[in-house]
Amino acid sequence: MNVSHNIWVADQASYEVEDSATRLERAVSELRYGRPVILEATNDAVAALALDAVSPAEYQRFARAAMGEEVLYLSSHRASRLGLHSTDGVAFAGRGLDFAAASALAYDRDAKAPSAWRRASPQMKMAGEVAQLALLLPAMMCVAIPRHSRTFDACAKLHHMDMPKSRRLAQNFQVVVRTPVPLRDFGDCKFVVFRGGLAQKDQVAIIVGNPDTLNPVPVRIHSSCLTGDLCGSLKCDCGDQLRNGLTSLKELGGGVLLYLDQEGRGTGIGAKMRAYGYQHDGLDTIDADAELGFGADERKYDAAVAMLRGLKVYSVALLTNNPTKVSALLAGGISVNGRVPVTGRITADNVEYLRTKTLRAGHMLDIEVLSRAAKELSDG
Ligand SMILES: Nc1nc2c(ncn2[C@@H]2O[C@H](COP(=O)(O)OP(=O)(O)OP(=O)(O)O)[C@@H](O)[C@H]2O)c(=O)[nH]1
Ligand SMILES: [Zn+2]
Repeated sequence: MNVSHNIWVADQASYEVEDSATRLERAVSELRYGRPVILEATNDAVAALALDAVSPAEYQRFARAAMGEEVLYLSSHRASRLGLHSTDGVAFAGRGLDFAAASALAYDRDAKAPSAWRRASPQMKMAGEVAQLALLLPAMMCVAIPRHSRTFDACAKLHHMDMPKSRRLAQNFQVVVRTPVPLRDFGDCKFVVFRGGLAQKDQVAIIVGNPDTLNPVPVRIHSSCLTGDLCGSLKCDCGDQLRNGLTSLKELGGGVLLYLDQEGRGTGIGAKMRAYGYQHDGLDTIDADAELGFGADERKYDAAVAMLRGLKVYSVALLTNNPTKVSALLAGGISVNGRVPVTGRITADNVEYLRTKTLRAGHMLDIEVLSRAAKELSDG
């Protein structure tokens, strides 16, 4: 098995490891460790540091290296929560912003934006995208590197074409292992572990029974939810959907559940828990994510498409209420020959979450039922 698609023997003596995906994965890792990375374009270069991954001392060190020329980049989603509108995101002068002030501007609810700001450059926007791949908030300290400066020479470098070039590897997955696991409520299942994508993560397909791949296969694509799936959190419907989905696959004569490592709609457990803090203050899930700089749904489904292909499943009946999952499979060349709704219990804690999914994210849930339930729950 060869899962190291980006490392190959260039000659007898050495490994060649310099390619777009390798540079991207190194940059992701560097940001997580609180080190700056360089984003190179044809004529200029920017050094970027993830605010979410540094201490005040590291922040100061970057500001000193940038000689006061640094800016704070915030995504378009965060900008609009601050009342500023720019599809590329915004940049504020870093001079005079200490760590606490920059952090407040990046994700505090009641922050006020300075009146002076400019539209972010493509490199700043890309820096935010790299931070998101690193499961960090897209809030970056950035500085243009003067032409002859050697200050940031030791930092990992990323070319502006590395991101688009790497995307094609997002569907590069290989099977690591396939093994039977009997499940108490769902009978004989097989777990198939795939490895790959941009971050070489392991993703799991659970095959329930013996699905017939000559006909549309019942498939549930489920994004991980540690709080709901594992701990029975009442704030969402994920745990119920996971179990009800597996039950439906069994009742439908067999099918596949893809369990995707996409906590918090792709933002990661840290951001999701931060967003919960804002939800406790009354924001809905989408606005809470936007406060942190994220869009309504940051998930990608390249892994799902690759895993279905790897299992030779080209035609599915999809168990979901989420139209984005249907369109993502269609875009990936998988036929969707039917949709089966998957629901969970409506509780006082999750009813607003479900209403937001329906009203703001277009999920195909019955809004009448939800509104009635919300009223009954509030009437006691
Ligand atoms: N950011 C954020 N993510 C959440 C919140 N509650 C649940 N999630 C995440 O939402 C995702 C839900 O996944 P799914 O149940 O597969 O997807 P869905 O979009 O509800 O679509 P279907 O269940 O297929 O109808 C998981 O990644 C959860 O971790 C929340 O309050 N904020
Ligand atoms: Zn959940």
